[in-house]
Amino acid sequence: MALTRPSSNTQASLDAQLDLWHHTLGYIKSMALKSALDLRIADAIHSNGGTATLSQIATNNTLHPSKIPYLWRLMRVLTVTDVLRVVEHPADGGESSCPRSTALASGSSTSFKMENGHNAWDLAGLERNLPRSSTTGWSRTAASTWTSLSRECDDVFQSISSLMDVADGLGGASQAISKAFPRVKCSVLDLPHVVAAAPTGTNVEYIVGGMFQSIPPTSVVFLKADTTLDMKLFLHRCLFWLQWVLHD
Ligand SMILES: C[S@@+](CC[C@H](N)C(=O)[O-])C[C@H]1O[C@@H](n2cnc3c(N)ncnc32)[C@H](O)[C@@H]1O
Repeated sequence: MALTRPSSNTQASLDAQLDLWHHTLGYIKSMALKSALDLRIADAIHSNGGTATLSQIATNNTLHPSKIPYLWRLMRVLTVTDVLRVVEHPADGGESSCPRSTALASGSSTSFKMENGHNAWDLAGLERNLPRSSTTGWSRTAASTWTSLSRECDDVFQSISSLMDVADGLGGASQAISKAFPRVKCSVLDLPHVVAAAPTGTNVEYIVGGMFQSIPPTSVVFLKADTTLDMKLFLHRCLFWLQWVLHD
């Protein structure tokens, strides 16, 4: 696979996209700092001699055991933003992008679910006005980025025949890829209320489904920016399906 350097127009568009993401998600660092203070993470590290593993930090806290994967997410934000430094790689994952300390201390749910009674995607299916605004927001981001990127990653898309874009909302990425590579059969798998609002009359097929239940046959499964979903659970399911396919 050969990747070329993006042209200056593409680079400017990608830089602008990156800038937008930084503005949109800028609040996460302050939320993470507040959680670190509430959970006395610095004290836990200090009392362990200046470095601490995830489980050492968890035992120093009132953390419910089911929330250790979320603590990993929090620690990742703190290290990516240079608040803390990684000495060893932790080996765990989780679902929420930046859970708050109240949710970490309880055994029941993420902070979003604690406040709203549902996770963000289930709520989007129940609230009439939410689905359109949330799905079109994601979709616009994806379309502009993917129009640029698909042009640059020619080799990657030339070599595949079908692509299942899992949990991509209105499928901005698939729309761009399908236009640039009409030979690739692009499909989007998402929840019923999202597929109901999907564009019609394009070459992209929209399929109603749950990514944790099953993925229709495809040569490539395409996932991006799905940080709010439980990727660990999804990858476990994929391994299970793979074993099942190989066994048959
Ligand atoms: C973070 S957004 C979209 C991210 C998108 N991949 C992107 O890059 O812009 C998450 C999407 O996952 C969908 N989703 C949530 N749970 C799902 C599930 N169990 N199966 C399939 N799609 C799901 C939501 O409806 C939403 O469209």
